[in-house]
Amino acid sequence: MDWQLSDDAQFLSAVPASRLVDHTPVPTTGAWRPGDDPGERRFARIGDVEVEAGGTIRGAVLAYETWGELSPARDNAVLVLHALTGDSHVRGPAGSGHATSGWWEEVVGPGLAIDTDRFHVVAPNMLGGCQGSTGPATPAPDGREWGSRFPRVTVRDQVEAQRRLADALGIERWHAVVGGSMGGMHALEWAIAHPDRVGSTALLASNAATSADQIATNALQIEAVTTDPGWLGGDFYDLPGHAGPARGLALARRMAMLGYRSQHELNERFERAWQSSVDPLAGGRFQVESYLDVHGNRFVRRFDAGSYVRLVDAMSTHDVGRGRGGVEAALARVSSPTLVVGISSDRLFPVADQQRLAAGVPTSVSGPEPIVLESGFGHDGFLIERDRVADLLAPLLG
Ligand SMILES: CC(=O)SCCNC(=O)CCNC(=O)[C@H](O)C(C)(C)COP(=O)(O)OP(=O)(O)OC[C@H]1O[C@@H](n2cnc3c(N)ncnc32)[C@H](O)[C@@H]1OP(=O)(O)O
Ligand SMILES: N[C@@H](CCO)C(=O)O
Repeated sequence: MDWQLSDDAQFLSAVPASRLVDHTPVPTTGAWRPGDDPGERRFARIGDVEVEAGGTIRGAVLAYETWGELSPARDNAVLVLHALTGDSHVRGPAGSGHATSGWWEEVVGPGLAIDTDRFHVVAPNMLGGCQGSTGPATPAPDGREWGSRFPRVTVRDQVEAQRRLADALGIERWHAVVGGSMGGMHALEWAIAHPDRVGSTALLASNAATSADQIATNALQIEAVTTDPGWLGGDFYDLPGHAGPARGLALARRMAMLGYRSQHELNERFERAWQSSVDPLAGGRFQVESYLDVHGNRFVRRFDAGSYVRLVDAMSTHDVGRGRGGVEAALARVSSPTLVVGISSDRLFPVADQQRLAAGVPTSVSGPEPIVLESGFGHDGFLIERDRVADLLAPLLG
């Protein structure tokens, strides 16, 4: 059956690709000051970033949000790192002007596990992203979007950008660094590359080195985007009437959703149900197809295809052992108490990945085995089972 265009996707043809990303002008940035609005997005100029694979991102900027007061000793800061297509909007506090709620409302906030009455929470949007940080859709110094000129970035480059943000904010040492999925890759890289700057670490549904199985699914998604005729080699921005590789990006998201949710959940939730009264054999659709369409189409409206390709590629090249004598040698460098959590039904980052982490990190708080969250929601469990994730994080944060 042909790909179904929902009303959402038809609307897209009228939206120039560059409008899908955030081009908020960059205001002057300084360290946090008492009275700064919680949850107000701010921007740090982090200078020219020379990336591992070669190339320089000139005049890079990281967008970030903060909640809670930074103590006079600057020793209560917690770094919260988002996953592949997340952003800095961890929560949407009353009075901040945000219409939408954040992705970890039940985890970060007053009196919650990451208690904003006690901690100063910093959440950046990763380098290469499209929610305020410099990425392919951002204008380069010459005023044109970076597009295909935006270099390949790695998890290490992204952590280097975060290190510069920490310096800009005057935070010498994080009380904790917390991340899920790709955010967990960043958290682990912090603990390995900057052990003296990390008080404790939480790695949720993450890994030490991306496996062949994960690289394979990433490669197919990149191919789905870059073989869309609208990709134009990555230089599809601001062309009149051109929506960019919307169909390829939606297809990539639909593929990705299969890894984010478990077989059991999809089977239980949708069974073989039809989306309408029309039998799929007679041209109707199964409910699960409609579900994937909705998520694919929605995604295209909020995410830049150029960023997607660069960030998925960054996940594929993730290997903490590169140049460090292998994964186990790198994990042995971690010296902060580290919480390793896997999700029982995760088919994308299976529990074996977290077993390798827990076995290799000498300071794993659960010893050589990870904590396994029994959940049917699959990989996205760390975004869905928020109360249970909060219960696991609370002891680590003290
Ligand atoms: C740290 C970070 O990564 S932050 C970024 C994470 N966020 C994202 O990835 C955004 C995309 N969203 C998601 O992936 C998910 O919504 C999650 C993981 C955040 C939460 O999952 P859930 O609450 O279980 O949402 P779920 O995947 O079931 O989707 C629900 C939507 O599917 C729709 N849906 C369900 N069945 C169907 C169907 N048969 N046909 C069409 N749509 C359907 C529902 O109507 C609902 O839409 P609504 O949001 O307008 O109410
Ligand atoms: N739903 C998450 C899963 C990746 O870990 C995201 O898109 O960021």
